Amino acid sequence: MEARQIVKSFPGGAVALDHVSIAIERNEFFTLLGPSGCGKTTLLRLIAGFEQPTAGEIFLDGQRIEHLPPFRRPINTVFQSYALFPHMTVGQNIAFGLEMQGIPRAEIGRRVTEMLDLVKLGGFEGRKVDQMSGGQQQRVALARALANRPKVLLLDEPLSALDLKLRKEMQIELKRLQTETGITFVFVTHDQEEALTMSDRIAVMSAGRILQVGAPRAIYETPEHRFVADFIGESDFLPALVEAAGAGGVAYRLASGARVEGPVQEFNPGASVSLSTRPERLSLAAADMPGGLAGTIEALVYSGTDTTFHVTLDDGAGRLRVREQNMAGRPFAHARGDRVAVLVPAAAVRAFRDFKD
Ligand SMILES: Nc1ncnc2c1ncn2[C@@H]1O[C@H](COP(=O)(O)OP(=O)(O)OP(=O)(O)O)[C@@H](O)[C@H]1O
Repeated sequence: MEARQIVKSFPGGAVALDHVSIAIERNEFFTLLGPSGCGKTTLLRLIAGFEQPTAGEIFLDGQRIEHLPPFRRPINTVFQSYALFPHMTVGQNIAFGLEMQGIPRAEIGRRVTEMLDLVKLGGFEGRKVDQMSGGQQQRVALARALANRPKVLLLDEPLSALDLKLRKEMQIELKRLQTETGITFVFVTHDQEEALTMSDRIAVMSAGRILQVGAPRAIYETPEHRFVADFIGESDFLPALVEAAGAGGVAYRLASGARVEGPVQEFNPGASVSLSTRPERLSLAAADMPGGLAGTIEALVYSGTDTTFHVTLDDGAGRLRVREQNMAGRPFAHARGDRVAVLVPAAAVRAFRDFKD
């Protein structure tokens, strides 16, 4: 599935999509990730055919589809609200679309059983939908959407109505369904953890644009925009100047005069940048440790598996969070108010150009 240079503006002037292009592979679990209002749902609705693009083209298997009505596209959608018929049985809900297509009765019966087995609801065929839990209803909605074997399944925040535990279970379940059926899934979420754990690739969106497309690991480890570094996982930013840049890496100078080394990135000496680091990639050492950034622990947040130390660096260099795992039987080495050094390995540093516009 491919979208080329899609623009969508609404009456009144809101531009929901600003020249968006994506190419989604067959059998891929592809996620559109971004904050509320970035245009994810609009893009999904254009692919489904519920909206028309203002400009641009959409292709499926090389054929233009943007002029086709939704029911002529081999694409189904699962909504957050399930959109099931509450007074019908599970079986009737799944059979409904197949009947509309004129598929023979015996074949419909076979498919309903097959779909219920697929979503692990075998035996629930005669149950009324309104007598089922939220998680079960979501499985019925999935079974219904998969029953007519679409080429692409669109999923618009399908798990957001479920509680955390059920959501985690359904994340694994959805991934399994996608692998078993071989159908291309296009999944919309604003939950970055959900995107990282389920997707083959993620497109990160902001304000109607796609900022970066890549595998979860590439998005997390090598964000190409400050927004992406900030939105996915946790990042802290320090203002810095590029001192030297070469084949061996980049040397940065913080506001305090302290020096930090980072991996190779294309910068000119003198450039003003934001250095970003992730809490779990840093560590704490004794205050006089050479090469560390000296500072004071302002706060510490215990969360069971680990503890996050909020460190204010000396001489106005900024603030960093450092996360350390809590080892069994090992007491905290640091307390609030302690003087420490933050160790910043070069591989943990990524810098973004500061734009002054
Ligand atoms: N029918 C419409 N008329 C006017 N503006 C709209 C319409 N639908 C969406 N918009 C605007 O387009 C932008 C993108 O909306 P969209 O629903 O695609 O965002 P989203 O990323 O899916 O957000 P959310 O996660 O909150 O659903 C928003 O600014 C929204 O206000």
